[in-house]
Amino acid sequence: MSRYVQEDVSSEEIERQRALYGPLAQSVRELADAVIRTEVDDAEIAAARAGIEAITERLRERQIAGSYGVRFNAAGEGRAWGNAVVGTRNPVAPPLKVHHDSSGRAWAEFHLGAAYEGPPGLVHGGVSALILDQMLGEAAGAGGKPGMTGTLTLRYRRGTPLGELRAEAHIDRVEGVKTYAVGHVADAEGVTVEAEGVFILPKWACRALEKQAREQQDEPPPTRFE
Ligand SMILES: CCCCCCCCCC(=O)SCCNC(=O)CCNC(=O)[C@H](O)C(C)(C)COP(=O)(O)OP(=O)(O)OC[C@H]1O[C@@H](n2cnc3c(N)ncnc32)[C@H](O)[C@@H]1OP(=O)(O)O
Repeated sequence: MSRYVQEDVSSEEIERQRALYGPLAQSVRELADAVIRTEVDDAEIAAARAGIEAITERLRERQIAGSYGVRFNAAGEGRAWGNAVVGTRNPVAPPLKVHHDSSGRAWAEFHLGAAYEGPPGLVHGGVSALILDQMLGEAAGAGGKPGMTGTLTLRYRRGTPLGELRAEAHIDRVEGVKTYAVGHVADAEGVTVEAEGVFILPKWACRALEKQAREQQDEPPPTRFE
């Protein structure tokens, strides 16, 4: 089953849901941080666990089948709310709020806390790769050519400290269905990780976009999600 879902929901309803689920996911992020760092006594841990399990059971009473997917409404607004980097409803996502411009630039300022640790006090290298994969993909999408990551190459120049960070990406060049993007993560002292990657509009998506463009005549399909 495709996880690209067309839904008949208004912008107002999307905002209502964002205001409801965004803070829920944020509370769970706080919970993850608290679980890593708590020093309360054993009985408190046992009581907290029972409380958390009860809440999980309540939320499981009614669930969608499978993952959230990417949902579009008739206005072409896309919601990737389960996405591991930007997902509004995903407590695993930091989440990044990515800014774009139409020239294919994307940037975000964000905070990574204890849940993203690799080496002591430093961001896990896989987490940096996760973030840069998304950022380079966002740049490709901002330039009008969204795609799947074909190859992503990273250079870890120095450790990335946990805390306040910035990521940037832009399109280097476009060759047909392939968009080459570059980017980096930086702390206050400068760049810590550099990335380059190629994002490929898959054959199946080319066909789907051509069909959609024919149906919508000159109106371009959505190329950006939040
Ligand atoms: C606005 C959106 C914002 C969202 C950003 C999201 C960012 C996150 C993105 C991801 O995490 S995506 C998930 C990780 N990636 C994957 O799971 C991709 C898995 N691989 C595939 O689905 C296909 O292999 C792929 C779409 C990459 C290519 O399949 P196709 O059948 O469409 O391509 P094809 O084999 O016809 O090759 C087209 C061109 O791409 C080249 N190519 C194919 N695979 C490649 C590869 N892996 N690396 C580099 N180049 C590759 C291939 O050589 C060829 O070049 P030429 O046209 O010059 O001959």
